[in-house]
Amino acid sequence: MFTMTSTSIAGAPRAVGARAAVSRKTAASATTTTTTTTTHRRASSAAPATVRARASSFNGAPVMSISRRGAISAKGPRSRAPAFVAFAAAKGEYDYDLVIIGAGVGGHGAALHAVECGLKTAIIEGDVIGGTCVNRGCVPSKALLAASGRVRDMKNADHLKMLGIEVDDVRFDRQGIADHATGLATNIRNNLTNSMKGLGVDILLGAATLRDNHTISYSNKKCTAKNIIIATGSTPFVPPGIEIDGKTVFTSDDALKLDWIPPWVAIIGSGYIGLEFSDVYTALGSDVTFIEAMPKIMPGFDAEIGKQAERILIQPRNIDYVTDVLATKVTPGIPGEKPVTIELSDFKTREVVDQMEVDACLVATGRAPYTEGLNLEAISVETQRGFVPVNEKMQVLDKDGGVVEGVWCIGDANGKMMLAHAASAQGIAAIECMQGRDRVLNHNSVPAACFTHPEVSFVGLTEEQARDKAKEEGFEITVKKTSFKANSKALAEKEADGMAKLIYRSDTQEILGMWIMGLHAADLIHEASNAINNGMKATDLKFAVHAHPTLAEVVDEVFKQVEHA
Ligand SMILES: Cc1cc2nc3c(=O)[nH]c(=O)nc-3n(C[C@H](O)[C@H](O)[C@H](O)COP(=O)(O)OP(=O)(O)OC[C@H]3O[C@@H](n4cnc5c(N)ncnc54)[C@H](O)[C@@H]3O)c2cc1C
Ligand SMILES: NC(=O)c1ccc[n+]([C@@H]2O[C@H](COP(=O)([O-])OP(=O)(O)OC[C@H]3O[C@@H](n4cnc5c(N)ncnc54)[C@H](O)[C@@H]3O)[C@@H](O)[C@H]2O)c1
Repeated sequence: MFTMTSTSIAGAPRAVGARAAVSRKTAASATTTTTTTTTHRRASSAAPATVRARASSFNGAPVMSISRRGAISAKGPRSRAPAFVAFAAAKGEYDYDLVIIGAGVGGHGAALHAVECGLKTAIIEGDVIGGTCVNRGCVPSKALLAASGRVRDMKNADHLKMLGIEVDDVRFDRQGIADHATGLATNIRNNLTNSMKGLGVDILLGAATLRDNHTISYSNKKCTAKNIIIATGSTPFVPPGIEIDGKTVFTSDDALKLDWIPPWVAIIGSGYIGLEFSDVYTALGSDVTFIEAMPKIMPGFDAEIGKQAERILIQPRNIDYVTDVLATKVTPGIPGEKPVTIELSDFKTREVVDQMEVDACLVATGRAPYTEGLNLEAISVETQRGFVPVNEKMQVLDKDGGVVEGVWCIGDANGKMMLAHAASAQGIAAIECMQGRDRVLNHNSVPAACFTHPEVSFVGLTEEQARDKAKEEGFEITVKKTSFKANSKALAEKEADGMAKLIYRSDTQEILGMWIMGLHAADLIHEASNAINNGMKATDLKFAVHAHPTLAEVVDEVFKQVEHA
């Protein structure tokens, strides 16, 4: 550990806990710090797990019923392939009806649905099956959150005392937690692989390159397909000036390995990755400083939910933050010997305003689409900020905006919504459209969640976005809210912090958005997302019945407040 030589980023004194005995130098003059927010110091599927696919292989093997967890059972002869589809592969025109490039969750979801529809399908993977979500994303991060969440709970003596529990000497094994994350990733990767093999999806290994809109080469081999889905995902975006060494300055790829628990971690970016890792790190004893370019932390959240999140997830923890600043230069250190240095610049003027020294720095500044080596020029496609342009059916568009016949793009590579379940849902929608059933995905119905303790979830618009839309289009909105405070289940757990809000059009009762922050919020959002997907109105939810005592009664309480049309 290093010795503290200075105070806060914005020049305000920073209380230094034993764990934060790390030097933190204010390099730039105090006058240049006025644009930064004063630091706050502590007051003290995996992818969708059970999607089922029913299908048979082309050689008439029995129908398999496969969950994403990989349990496979024979179900008798298949009858689901729509009779009207004349399969190109069966007619010998192409090797496959469908070839998917990239075996992440998007590619996997598409493959399962393609087989269900009777398409002869291959998937080409250039690295490891499972892609980001399984190997470097959702799955290992949720394992870390689960284990570190338990540590936080068991160390919270006040909370445990309220439940009549006393626990002495809570210890954890860092490597044990890290192993849990890698073990889970391996397990789910195997399940994914087995589920595709079991259904008769050909798994081809190698980096794929497009030759034309029906031909792909990989590993010195070639295959043809009537349709091609690009599902090549994304990689961490690292802003210029930031040097990654994978040990002291790292992205989520390395952070997930939990090689060490730095006493003081600066996290650049307070989006999903930043927030979830702040939850893990603070539970395991680190101090965290957020560096955020936008005027407020958690800038993507509904403002009211953001305030709650700050009260519940930031203020009581060893977390402080600076906003309106960019990390413009980050130089790695040596653990225990040399600090990581971070140069901060004003977001608007780009003037250097400060410098800080920490033990480690997690760069969580978004993700960049991965299309390297695809040879998109062969199909006259120009990426837009790196993303593959698509229409609402996920058909790839060429540089003139025309549809490239037979080529589709789903998931992070098209940038519509960088979430695992969105990638998978886009894959399913693309396959439906391929077969003439125009089932386009309503992205407004796709829920999202941040798996902090407690969780934050939402679907649709923030209240601010809804108000802007209402103003623009000339309608009124209604917002109904409730808290977790009176919920029996939450009170039984002594975890009644949080709120839920529903936003809908006052005239048509169209549901515009729902936000939940509180215990198991990620599981509670689906009622609203399914309602949006099914075109239900807010009044349709009013009379739904929810079991007692459940957390679902929190959403019940909001729905009950909906005014009659
Ligand atoms: C730390 C972290 C946590 C996350 N947590 C969540 C979460 O809780 N919930 C959630 O919904 N989302 C989460 N995400 C986002 C989620 O992981 C992605 O949205 C999702 O993985 C995108 O899936 P995809 O199939 O589009 O791409 P990927 O999963 O990235 O898969 C793309 C695959 O294509 C392969 N590939 C690329 N190019 C080629 C080529 N030329 N030839 C052959 N193969 C190729 C790659 O090797 C890779 O396997 C998280 C992300 C991160 C980084
Ligand atoms: N629970 C989940 O669903 C989950 C979890 C993790 C990741 N993800 C996905 O992964 C993607 C990447 O996550 P993320 O958190 O990296 O991105 P993000 O887009 O959610 O947040 C990035 C944050 O970094 C800030 N930023 C960018 N450059 C900066 C700079 N130079 N200095 C300071 N701040 C800067 C941005 O203002 C933003 O607030 C997301 O799009 C998300 O969809 C989802």
